[in-house]
Amino acid sequence: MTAHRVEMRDATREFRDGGGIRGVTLTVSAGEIVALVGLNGAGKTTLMRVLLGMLIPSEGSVEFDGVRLHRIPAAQWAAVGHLVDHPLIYRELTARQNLELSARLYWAPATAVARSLTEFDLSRYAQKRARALSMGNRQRVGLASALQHDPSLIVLDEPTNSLDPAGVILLRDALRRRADAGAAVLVSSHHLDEVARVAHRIVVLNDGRLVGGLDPDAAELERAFFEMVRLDDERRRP
Ligand SMILES: Nc1ncnc2c1ncn2[C@@H]1O[C@H](COP(=O)(O)OP(=O)(O)OP(=O)(O)O)[C@@H](O)[C@H]1O
Repeated sequence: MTAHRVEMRDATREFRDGGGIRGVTLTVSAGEIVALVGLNGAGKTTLMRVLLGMLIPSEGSVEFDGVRLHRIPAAQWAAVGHLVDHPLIYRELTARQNLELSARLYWAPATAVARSLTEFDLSRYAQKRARALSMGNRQRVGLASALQHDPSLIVLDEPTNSLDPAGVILLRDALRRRADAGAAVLVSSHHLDEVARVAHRIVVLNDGRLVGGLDPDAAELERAFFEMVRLDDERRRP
């Protein structure tokens, strides 16, 4: 796996109503799992969409291995795996057909589909149409699609949404394996305890700005998070 790093500098993308992100600087390096946490509306999804080029920053820049995002050759996108918003799934196709399609899109080897069905414990649903799957199993298919080509940059927005505890563990192992092999991973979550089990670093986003980091091994993580957010809110209050 070729090691990649993604770097966001002073990125700003505000919306008319005042939401968005402001002046965010963040680097995710090869081999590390960074968790992005923040309250509802803090800007996590917006940050990820800017990082992936789905939204153009109004200020600042995003670089992939030192190259500005819009200059990256199409082939390099095959090294990216992402799931932001909803899993990209065709409801009329079976789980296996969905995986075969995304394997072709991302130039994954022919063996990838069988491997990812096993990795996300989906083999028994392989022939089932996506529309007939439970939400959690659809999420598993979405995650398998995003990861089966072994991307070296992984961006997942609240990936444990609708997963059962077994799915959470499968995902955690899948991310660890890939980071150990050199992937750079950015994952957002509301569940601090859960991300603390997998992340090397936790960064806190509040009202569109990065306001600090948390040590995943620290005790009382939730308390530290709320304190950081409270202090930031207080600091900005007129
Ligand atoms: N397309 C858009 N147009 C206008 N405002 C938007 C748009 N997308 C997001 N926002 C606003 O930007 C802010 C950040 O939203 P975002 O979805 O990035 O937050 P989030 O941290 O992912 O929240 P959640 O945890 O609820 O998913 C919110 O105030 C939201 O209403």
